[in-house]
Amino acid sequence: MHPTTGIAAATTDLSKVYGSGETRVVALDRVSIAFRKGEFTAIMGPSGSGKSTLMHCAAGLDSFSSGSVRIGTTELGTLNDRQLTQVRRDRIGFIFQAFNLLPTLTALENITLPLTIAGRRPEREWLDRVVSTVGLSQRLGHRPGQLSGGQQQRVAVARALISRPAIIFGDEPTGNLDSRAGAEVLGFLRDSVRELGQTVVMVTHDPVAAGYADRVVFLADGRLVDEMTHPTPDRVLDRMKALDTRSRTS
Ligand SMILES: Nc1ncnc2c1ncn2[C@@H]1O[C@H](COP(=O)(O)OP(=O)(O)OP(=O)(O)O)[C@@H](O)[C@H]1O
Repeated sequence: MHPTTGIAAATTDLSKVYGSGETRVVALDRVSIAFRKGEFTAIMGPSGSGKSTLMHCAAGLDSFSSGSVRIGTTELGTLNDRQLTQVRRDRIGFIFQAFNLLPTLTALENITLPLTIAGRRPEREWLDRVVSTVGLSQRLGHRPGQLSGGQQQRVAVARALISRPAIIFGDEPTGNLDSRAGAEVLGFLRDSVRELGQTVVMVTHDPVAAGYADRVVFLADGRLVDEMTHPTPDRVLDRMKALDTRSRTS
């Protein structure tokens, strides 16, 4: 088997340094991680451990200092800006804490926007499946202002799924939601992995959110320090407490 088969995205010895001299910060220190196709991964770690930086570099939203990042077999470091924009548009889905929907467009128009921008038409069957997976069939004509926070984030999840990206990255996707709406969005993300075969990577502070993932990876001081499969909120919380103690005493 080819070694890259089954891997949606990966970093190898990825480092990111901000500033220089006295203000130099090593945000990522030789992080090597692979995200397998059809797997839901949560990235956790204390504040400042490099979670957002890892996600932004892995998603081609930010440059890195050394090492490599690939989406499928495409090395992001070899691409020019135009090619990178195309990879982000066609092969990566994004879900942010702020829902980032366009207020003047309906839910349906927001969902299909990535295709509209790329000059593609939605495949009817896939659109129906995505819309019903995220439970929005009755809300397609509503504008974001007429939807609850949870419904808006479900629109954002559907928008991320619509172009069947190789991978979806979420940065605290439930950070702005109450626990019930958050649970709903996380349930839909998990369904998109289980039922639609999507690959999802999510940064979160919340052990309950991480409990929806298949795997949790833990960062501390810019390094990958641990990983857990079949996480439960309690086990994640225990591991986080240990990391917090470690980072306070180091
Ligand atoms: N633009 C920047 N310039 C300088 N330093 C930065 C910049 N962005 C992040 N950093 C530093 O890089 C390190 C990692 O930051 P990052 O935002 O990735 O952490 P995080 O784990 O996502 O934190 P949080 O949980 O608080 O959001 C931190 O020490 C941070 O201060």
